[in-house]
Amino acid sequence: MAPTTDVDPFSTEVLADPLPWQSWLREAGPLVRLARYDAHVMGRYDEVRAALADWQRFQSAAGVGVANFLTEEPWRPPSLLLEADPPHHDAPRAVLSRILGPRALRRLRQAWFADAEALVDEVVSEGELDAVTDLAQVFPLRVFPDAVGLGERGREHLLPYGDFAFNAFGPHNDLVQRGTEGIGEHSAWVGEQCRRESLAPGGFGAAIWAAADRGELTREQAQLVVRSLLTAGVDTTVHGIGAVLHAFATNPAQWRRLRDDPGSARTAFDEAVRWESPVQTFFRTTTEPVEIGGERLPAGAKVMMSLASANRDPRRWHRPDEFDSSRDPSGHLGFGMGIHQCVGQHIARLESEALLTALARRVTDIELAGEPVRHLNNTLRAWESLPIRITSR
Ligand code: HEM
Ligand SMILES: O=C(O)c1ccc(C2CC2)cc1
Repeated sequence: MAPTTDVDPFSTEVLADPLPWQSWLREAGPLVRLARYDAHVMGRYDEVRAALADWQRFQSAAGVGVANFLTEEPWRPPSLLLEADPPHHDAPRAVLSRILGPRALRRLRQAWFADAEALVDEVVSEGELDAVTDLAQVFPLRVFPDAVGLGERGREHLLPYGDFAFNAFGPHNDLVQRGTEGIGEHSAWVGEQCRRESLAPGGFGAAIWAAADRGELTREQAQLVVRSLLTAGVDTTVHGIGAVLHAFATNPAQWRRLRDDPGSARTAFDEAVRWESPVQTFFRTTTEPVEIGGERLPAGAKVMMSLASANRDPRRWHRPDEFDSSRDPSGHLGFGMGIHQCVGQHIARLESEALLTALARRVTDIELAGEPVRHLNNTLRAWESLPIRITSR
């Protein structure tokens, strides 16, 4: 029988500092029953990785949050990627994989590196700044909406829309309740941006609609695939960049290592995604009876996958609680694993590489200049504020 816990993984206490809970979870066993939710949870690397790779027995179509779409109405029409399984998942995934693939990255690289240089030139003379509001939020919101092909107006809806979406994977707690007032307006703006007429030629959005013109997607699918980009593509990179900047500000020797070897920026970002896991958890639902760690789960069982706990499992990682930019972080679960593994991960890596490279060229030292403040979310691990002091060349 799997151990049972009365801990609420979505409580303020756990969201503010999830590490003790994750450590307990890993030691309690391969599978633990969550008494507060009709669900189980996995926190060890091998079991989480195996379940993520096993889409046939651990489906996403019933929703990847607490809510079971087979019995509850989702807050918005389900995603055609995140909340779908093959065969329905296939075409939207194939379209987005190609659009966000190597050709797009080559096209964007030079412009994004130049944009990052310009932003760093703007802020670096400040000496003291907030790495979240002056860098981690500014750079993705400067480059990603342009790459999608959005107009200039209303971009302030993007972060709160994504924040609500990530909260909505959790229970209807205060975090969801507080977002409910504004989500109607944010959703209306996002929905408008998904229309063909709203999207500039040459962007990711127009490319999705061109796929519909070729018959690879229906018009309804095209709108929802654009919505996927706007939901998944902003808050994640903001908090991923916040994580890597916090990691370097609290590990000065590793900043010096990056300065000496700017080419290590990409690996450092992946190590920060492993260490912090900006996306902490996702659920799956069993499609048949499944046995895990001697416990038999029936079909239709909700199982939480703690990516964050798996990313710090000492069974898989040497000194897992250390941010070590010299380690090989490959195999981390911060971008997921299997058929749903993040289709935008290379976009995220390019955004981070551009900003870190520009900073490494100009900033000799980076350190905390005040107490960082957490931004709580049911799914995201994030900073609200990250005061830093930088010394520039
Ligand atoms: C640091 C940044 C990011 C992190 C940590 C992250 C994390 C993840 C994770 C963990 C998944 C798997 C979800 C699951 O298995 O249920 C995922 C899927 C996805 N991500 Fe990312 N992501 C990031 C950036 C992006 C960006 C920039 C985009 C868009 C350009 C994006 C678009 C998507 C989409 C559409 C999916 C669903 C893929 C599918 O179900 O086939 N993500 N992401
Ligand atoms: O397709 C979507 O709407 C979508 C929403 C959120 C994500 C999280 C995992 C980054 C991914 C996809």
